[in-house]
Amino acid sequence: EVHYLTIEKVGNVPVTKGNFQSLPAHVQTWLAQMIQLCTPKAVYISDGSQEEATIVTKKLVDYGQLSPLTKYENCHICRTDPRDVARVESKTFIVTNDKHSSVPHSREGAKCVLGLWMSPQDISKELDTRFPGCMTGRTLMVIPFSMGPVGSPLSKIGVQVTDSYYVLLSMRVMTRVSPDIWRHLAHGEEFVRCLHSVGVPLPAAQPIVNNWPCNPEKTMIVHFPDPRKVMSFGSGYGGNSLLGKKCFALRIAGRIAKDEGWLAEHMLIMSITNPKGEEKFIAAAFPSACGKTNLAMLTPTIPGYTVRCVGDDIAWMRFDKKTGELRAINPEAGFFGVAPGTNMKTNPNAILTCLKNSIFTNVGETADGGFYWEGLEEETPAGTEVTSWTGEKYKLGEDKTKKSSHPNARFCCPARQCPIIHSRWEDPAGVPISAIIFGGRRPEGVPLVIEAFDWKHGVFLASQLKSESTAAAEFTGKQIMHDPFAMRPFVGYNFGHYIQHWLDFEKDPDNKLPKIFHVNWFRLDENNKFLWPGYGDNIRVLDWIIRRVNNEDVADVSPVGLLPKKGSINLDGLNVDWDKLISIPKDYWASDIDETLKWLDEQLGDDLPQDIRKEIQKQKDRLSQP
Ligand SMILES: O=C(O)CSc1cccnc1C(=O)O
Ligand SMILES: [Mn+2]
Repeated sequence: EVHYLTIEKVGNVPVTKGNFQSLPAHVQTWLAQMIQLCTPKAVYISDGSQEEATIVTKKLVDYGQLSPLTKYENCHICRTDPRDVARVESKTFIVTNDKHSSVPHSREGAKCVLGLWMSPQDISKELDTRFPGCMTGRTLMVIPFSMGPVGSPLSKIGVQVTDSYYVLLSMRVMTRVSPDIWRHLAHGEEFVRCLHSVGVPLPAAQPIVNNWPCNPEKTMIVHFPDPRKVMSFGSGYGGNSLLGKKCFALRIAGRIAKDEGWLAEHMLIMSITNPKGEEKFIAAAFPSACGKTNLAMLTPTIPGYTVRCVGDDIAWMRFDKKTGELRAINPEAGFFGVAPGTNMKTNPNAILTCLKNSIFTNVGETADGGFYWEGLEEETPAGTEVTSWTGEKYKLGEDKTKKSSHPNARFCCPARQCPIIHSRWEDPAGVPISAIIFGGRRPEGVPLVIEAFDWKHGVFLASQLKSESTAAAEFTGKQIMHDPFAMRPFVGYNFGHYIQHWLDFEKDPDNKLPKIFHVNWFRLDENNKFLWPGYGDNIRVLDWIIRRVNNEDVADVSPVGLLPKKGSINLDGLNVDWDKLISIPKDYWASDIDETLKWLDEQLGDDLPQDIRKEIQKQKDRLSQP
């Protein structure tokens, strides 16, 4: 008697793993549409297991897209096609019927940088030249994932379809992938539909560089907030392809949060316990590559303080209906951090998190099977042979112009491995936020820390956030760029409506509104030297912030907000010029507030909330006082 293995099929496409028929009916319907559209050679339903990851990793090592970093346990390195190395804002679109649901009424002639809208009609024409048949010769993988602990009332579920094994492995680190997800969809519950393809049907029309299939000329990342859908084509990298991160957890979730009355923010979540044993949680928003991961995993330089990490990039926050507290979860399960600059001084906890089960992309590799990037000079013997992200071999110290890693090179590591991960980092109820911090790289004129006078003023401080540009964005060179709420590239709907959404939380008297602060670790003196040591010494500012949360009398009024009283921040052991660090050059601020109003008015037009215009006027009036 011969037992034929019954291969399940969807249409005429074999299902090589998992049981398609057992999936929730509405998921089957959507998947059948995706299979018909993308015409893969097979369907593979991921279960997120370690066994699966081991098999898929071996497949990628055999193919040559990953190679093991033999110095560590289960770590791998990947080099992309040099054309596919970062988020592509200029190809990232929001699609709604009404344009101004997605983008604000920018002033005539102003180039809107708060999102790109395309009409459903126009986007369909573009997508119709991309997705049909895009997975020919490839396997369509189905990834069921939860943003947030599976089953938490604060979590949301997505299903990602992709033809990239790299994405499957990375999503398993960055999100919770589990067959349990299907149970939570058993009654037709909503899920975010994420379709991703590297855009290289086989046989490939172009040579594939570094075994990294991609289609840069036709890359498009498209969001449909109303049906909670994302379609990403042509890029295999980071924010373009791990759709649970920026696309879902910020842009789509931001729209859901607007509809449901909560917040999806580009923020770290951490806790600080002071020498008295009092623990407070804070959330902090800094633009990309401005040090969120370093702050979230900070090693205090003064005794008696303990820092714990909940998350380093995204926070979902809602005011608890019973207690009025602002509760936050980190919807992610891993860290996808900027590698260059991370070392045992700037962020030892990040390094220690990466020593197993991690994927490194576009970093250098040492001859003895380790990772290397700029910033690890002290941890790596001079003369060590390194292979750069472009495949160039050289000896460290030989030639200062050689770069081992791309500036946006990333580590991708499980959050649970972080030595200081908080014991409540997966608490389904989230953690209570006492303070919200906004910050950026401001080399001139901006004091170390400012406390907002009140909620409206705090929302204004967030709206006027600016920062010297960095590697994560497409911009090059050192310019002071506006990045309101550190969300400029990530808001999924009209930014004016987003600011109003923040302002509206004040209307509910039960909401215990956290204090809002603005920090600047990056002020320079006249010799272009940093005035503040930063890194572990930032604990001194966090301590002041917490004492202000406890309403200690350690702040003075200034025209731009409340500033620390001289001597109220612990400077023991430091040699800082306090007056320079905290000064407010009136003429700098007078021109800064004018520039802020000009930019906000040009970008948002009549969508700029009146309360923000009023805050700007109040700041101008305060600055004009003698
Ligand atoms: O360039 C990419 O695709 C990565 S962008 C990124 C990744 C992790 C956390 N934050 C960011 C960001 O750009 O904010
Ligand atoms: Mn980020």
